[in-house]
Amino acid sequence: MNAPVLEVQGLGVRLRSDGGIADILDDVSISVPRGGTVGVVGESGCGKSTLLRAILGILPRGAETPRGAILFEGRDILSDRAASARGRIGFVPQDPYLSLNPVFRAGDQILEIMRRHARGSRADHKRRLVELFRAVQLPDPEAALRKFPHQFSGGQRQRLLIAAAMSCDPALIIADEPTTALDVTTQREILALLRGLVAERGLSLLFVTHDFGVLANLCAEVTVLYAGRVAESGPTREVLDAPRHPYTRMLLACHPDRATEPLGIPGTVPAATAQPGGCRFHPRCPIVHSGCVAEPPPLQPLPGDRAVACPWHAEPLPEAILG
Ligand SMILES: Nc1ncnc2c1ncn2[C@@H]1O[C@H](COP(=O)(O)OP(=O)(O)OP(=O)(O)O)[C@@H](O)[C@H]1O
Repeated sequence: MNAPVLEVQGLGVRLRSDGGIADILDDVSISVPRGGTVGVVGESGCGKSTLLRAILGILPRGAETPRGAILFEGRDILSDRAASARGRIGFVPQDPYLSLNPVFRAGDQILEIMRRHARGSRADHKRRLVELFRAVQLPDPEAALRKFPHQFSGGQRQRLLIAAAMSCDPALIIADEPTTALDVTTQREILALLRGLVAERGLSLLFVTHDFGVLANLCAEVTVLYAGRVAESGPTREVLDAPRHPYTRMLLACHPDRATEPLGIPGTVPAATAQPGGCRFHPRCPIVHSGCVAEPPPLQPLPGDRAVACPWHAEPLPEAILG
């Protein structure tokens, strides 16, 4: 197996908020192999964006110094404050409509990123940007340089942002649900583009999503987060075919492709200021046991590069879980 390009080791993130101390991430470990594609999945509020923010060094105000380590290309970027350490991480945000300043030409905004992160003159950067616009299949790449954000469609704006993420010659692309703001056809096109670029250029990808369909298409490995902890991880195909954690199983059963009726998991993700003791999923778990309330279950390795934080993982999960 390739050496990981990114290793998140025992990451803990807490921050002071109006509601008290928010315990957002606890002991989260994720590894992205060089050239590998890893998805992070979980309901809203499970800590996916906070994980990405910690990696990108943009945690909100009030955040305590995170616990654990984040190694990018072997350097601990949590303790290494040098901006250059994160220079080869490209970020594709969730909403292309909110991510470009409407009053500046889109090309100038990306050239400014390149001025800060890439070597070469402005003319070099322009040439490279036109190539990138071509690679992300923007029509008329030369003219695109001179346009303002409102002159692009939503899908084209997401292509611009993918070009921006590629402009720092990244080893790793981090994408935070980059297709949720787009219609279904455009979503497919953008995902196909991302998959093609990652494969052709040997990039690594860390991809946050709610959508198991997207996950199966794009990511070889998956980590399931629940209430700021890893519930389960492993090769995507195996996890989707035979989920071991009741949370993964229930989350999959809610997916529109699988659900026979509109289902949800009863209850809600706990607020980060009021995490339950023991297993954080225990108040919603159909196979809860007294032991689950007392102690947080450790993430136990399983054969086939899998791991699960549920003491019942060895048992076949009861069909009743499906509702
Ligand atoms: N600045 C903040 N102050 C207080 N609590 C916060 C802050 N940012 C996030 N949280 C809390 O941390 C938890 C995780 O939030 P986060 O946005 O990381 O989840 P998420 O899985 O990305 O959700 P979504 O899919 O909705 O984006 C939530 O309970 C959220 O309310």
